[in-house]
Amino acid sequence: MKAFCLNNISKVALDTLKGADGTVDTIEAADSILVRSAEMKEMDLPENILAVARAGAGVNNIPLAKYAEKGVVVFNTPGANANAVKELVLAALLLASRDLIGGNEWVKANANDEAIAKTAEKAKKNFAGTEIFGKTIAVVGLGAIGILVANACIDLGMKVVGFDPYLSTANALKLNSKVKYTTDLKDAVKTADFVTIHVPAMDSTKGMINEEVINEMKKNVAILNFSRDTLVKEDALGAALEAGNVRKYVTDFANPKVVTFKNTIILPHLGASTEEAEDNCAVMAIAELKDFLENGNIKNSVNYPAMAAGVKNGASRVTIAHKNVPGVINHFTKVVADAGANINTLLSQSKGEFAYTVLDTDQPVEAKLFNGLEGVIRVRVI
Ligand SMILES: NC(=O)c1ccc[n+]([C@@H]2O[C@H](COP(=O)([O-])OP(=O)(O)OC[C@H]3O[C@@H](n4cnc5c(N)ncnc54)[C@H](O)[C@@H]3O)[C@@H](O)[C@H]2O)c1
Ligand SMILES: O=C(O)[C@H](O)COP(=O)(O)O
Repeated sequence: MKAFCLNNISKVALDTLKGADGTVDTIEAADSILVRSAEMKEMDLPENILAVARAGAGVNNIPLAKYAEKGVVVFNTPGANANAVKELVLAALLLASRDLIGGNEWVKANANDEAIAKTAEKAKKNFAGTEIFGKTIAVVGLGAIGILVANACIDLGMKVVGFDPYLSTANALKLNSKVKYTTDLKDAVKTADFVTIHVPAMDSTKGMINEEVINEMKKNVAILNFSRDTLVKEDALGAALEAGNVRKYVTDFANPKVVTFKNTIILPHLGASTEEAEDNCAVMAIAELKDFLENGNIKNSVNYPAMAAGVKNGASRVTIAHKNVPGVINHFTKVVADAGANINTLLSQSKGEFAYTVLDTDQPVEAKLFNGLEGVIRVRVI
C-alpha cells in the first residue's frame, strides 16, 4: 500500500503501517488516496490510483460515479466518527439553551473589574436560559450519528421524534423504543423545540430544510446542523432567523452567507475533530485499503458493491471492475477456460450500474486477457 494523503491523516493510524506499506509524497507514486474533506470533484486521478478511502462519513467532496467509471473504488468509514459528532451535538443543544458564549464574553470584557464577582451576580440575568429536560427534539436522519443523538436525548429526559424513511433494520434495532418514529418530515418537526439534521448531502437531500418545512416548525425552534450546509435553504433560514421564528441556528459549517445571519453559533467543522474519531476513521480507512489492495476485497464502498472473498485461493486472483450488464460472466469464464485454467472461486456482486467479480484460478492467468471485453473497466491480477 502506497497511500497519498490529501488531508492530514491520524499519525497514530499511519504509524501502524509496516514493511512495504506506507505513504508517498506524490500522487504519481501512489496506488491509493487517503482523504478527509479535501475537494476532489475537479480532480482527475492518474491511472495508478486504484482506490480512495475517505476517513470519515460524508463523501460529497468525491465524484463517486466518475471514479467508478475509471474502476476506482471509493470507501468511507461508517460510524467511526459518530460519537464525536454526537457529543458536539449535545454541546450545541446546551449552547442553544443557555447563553454560555454571551456569559463568557461578558466575563472576558470585564476582566479588569476588581469587583467582578459582585458585578457578575447583577449581570447574570442577561444570560439566563432554559433547560433541555422535557423538551422535544426532532432527529432528521437516523444513521450512525442520528441514532446516538436520539438515544442520548432520551437519556437526558427529552422527548424525541425520529425521521428517516430509509431507516435500516440494524439501526432500527439500536433505536431506543421511546423514540417516536415517523416517515413524514413535517410531522417530525411540528412539535419540536429543537431540530437536528443528520442526513448525507446528496442531490435528493439538498435544501430539504426549506421554507415549507421551516414554516411547519414551532415559533422559537432551534435548528442544529452538523451534517452539511447545503441541506438547508439558507435564504429561508435567514428570513426565519430575522423574523424570530427560528430563535437559534447552531451549525458546523461556515459560509459567506450564514456568517451574516443573526442568532447563529457557527463552528469551523469540528464535528469529527477529536483524537479518538481521527484515529478510528484512519484505522478503518487504512484497513479497507489494505484488504482491497492485497486481496481485492471491498468493505464499506460507496460506489462499488461489497466483496468478501477472503484470501487468494489458487495461482491467480483476478479482480474485475465492470459494468453491470448481462452476459459478462460468461465471457470471463470462457477466457479462463481458453487459458487452460480452472476456476476455484467465482464471486460477483453488483451495485447500480457497476459490478465487481473475483475469480481465483488454479493456473496463472494474465490481466490483458480480460481487457477489452464488453463492460470491463479495470482488471487486476493478485
Ligand atoms: N460535522 C462533522 O464533522 C460530521 C462528521 C460526520 C458526519 N457528518 C455528516 O453527517 C452525515 C451523516 O453521518 P452518519 O455517519 O450518521 O451517516 P449514515 O450514513 O450512518 O446515516 C445517514 C442516515 O440518513 C438517512 N437518510 C438518507 N436520506 C434521507 C432523507 N432524505 N431523509 C431522511 N433520512 C435520510 C439514511 O437512511 C441513514 O440512516 C454525513 O453524511 C456527513 O455529511 C458530519
Ligand atoms: O463527513 C464527515 O465525516 C465529517 O464531516 C468530518 O469531516 P473531516 O474529516 O474533514 O473533519
